[in-house]
Amino acid sequence: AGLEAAGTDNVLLVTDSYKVTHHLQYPPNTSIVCSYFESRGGKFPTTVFFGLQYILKRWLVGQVVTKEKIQEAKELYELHFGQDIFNEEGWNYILEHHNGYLPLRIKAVPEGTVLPTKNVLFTVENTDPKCFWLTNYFETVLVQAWYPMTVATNSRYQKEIIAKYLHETADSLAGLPFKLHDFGFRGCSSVESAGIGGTAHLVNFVGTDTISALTTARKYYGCHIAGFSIPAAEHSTITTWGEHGEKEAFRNMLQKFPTGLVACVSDSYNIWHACGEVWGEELKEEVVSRGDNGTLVIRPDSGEPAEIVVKVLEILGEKFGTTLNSKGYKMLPPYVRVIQGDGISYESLAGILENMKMHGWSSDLLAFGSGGALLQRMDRDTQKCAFKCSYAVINGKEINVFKDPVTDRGKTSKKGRLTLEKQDRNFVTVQEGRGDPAKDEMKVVFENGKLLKDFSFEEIRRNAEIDLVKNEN
Ligand SMILES: O=C1OCCC/C1=C\Nc1ccccc1
Repeated sequence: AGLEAAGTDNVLLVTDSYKVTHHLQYPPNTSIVCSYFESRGGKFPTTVFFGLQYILKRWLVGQVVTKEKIQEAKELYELHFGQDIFNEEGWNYILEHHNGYLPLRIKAVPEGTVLPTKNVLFTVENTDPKCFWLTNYFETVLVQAWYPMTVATNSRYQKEIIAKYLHETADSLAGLPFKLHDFGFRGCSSVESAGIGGTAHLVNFVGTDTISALTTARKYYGCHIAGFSIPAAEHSTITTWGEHGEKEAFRNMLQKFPTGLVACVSDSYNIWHACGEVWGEELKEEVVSRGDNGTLVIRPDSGEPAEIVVKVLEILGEKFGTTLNSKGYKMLPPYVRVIQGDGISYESLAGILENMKMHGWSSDLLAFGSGGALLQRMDRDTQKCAFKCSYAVINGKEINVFKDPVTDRGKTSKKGRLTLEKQDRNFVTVQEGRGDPAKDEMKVVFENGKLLKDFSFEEIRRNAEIDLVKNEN
């Protein structure tokens, strides 16, 4: 244990093989290469920009070029290409003239900003004319921002759906931050990915079981505690009591966690029996006696979610009684709630909440857990994230660089020096150097190895807040 996640800490190795040969492919006397990152569109029309700071701190900030790393890269690439094409001179130049700090400037829209797709999100340029080849060397690791961005975006769209139903059927939206709980750790491709994606979800919510998100948010976003959870059962802690021991298993949960919230997965054998006869009759007194200072959260975990949730609520309403809230929707007593952690995704959420509403139930009664759909069921194409060169200086002459494939106009790239500006509160990307740098919403976050802006998690959460008024209708 203790080995680095990617099998390396050598940033010279954190790139695509073909990029190791690109310093030989630019025109002679190229002095500047400037590239940008954008979401070209995709599933959601707006995107939450999040996660660049992690990549900068993890890989690019500080004296990341050393003699040893150059030597290691030289040896590996000799083996990998079977020929000497490694840019040893270029890397030694960085070591000797920049003391191992990367001569790059990165400007980015503030973390947490929500803006329409097809806008420039960050730009990268070399600050030393000898290092023109460096700009795109780090495309590979910088484009991995697609993942935290897409998780934060998908999670935020779910927050808007839940907010809408709370506004329609609940007394308040106070519970919103806890309404979508991260169940996704095990479904992620790695502990590191879970930390990154889990943190991205916590931009919008505070409920999580992905502990690597807590440590990632603390280490990379200075957030002392970014998320919360509660005592909860899993099937093994119920089924080890035997099929006829479920009541004892449930009673044990109430006794071991006498106050606060406690969640019990209740579908091991028969969810209807568990809710009606066990929670609703045999253990009813122990549930009711928790009163205001203890809430049992019943967790179904199978069946068609929209139907299961309403049927569970009907049984619980029958056993524990209901009241009507200020919006005229049914509520259960404060000591019993439901969490649905199976089959939850952006696509399934509204159907569940709509079915509850149609049957007169307040959305306040239900929380959701989401795993694979929250942290893993997405790729770089979900939001069409791309990194392209838009500007270069060659022989001292400025060139607006672009691609415009006749075979896919959707892949046309932006030209020239770019700024992100606001016109009547709308974001606009100004191209070909026609923008006003003084109006650029993108700020320098990285320059010559130094992090110039360290976003706090509360600042990011504030930037990404949903518009509650808009979710009223
Ligand atoms: O089922 C699960 O699978 C994956 C990991 C978490 C998890 C459940 N946790 C939980 C937390 C708070 C309230 C209820 C459940």
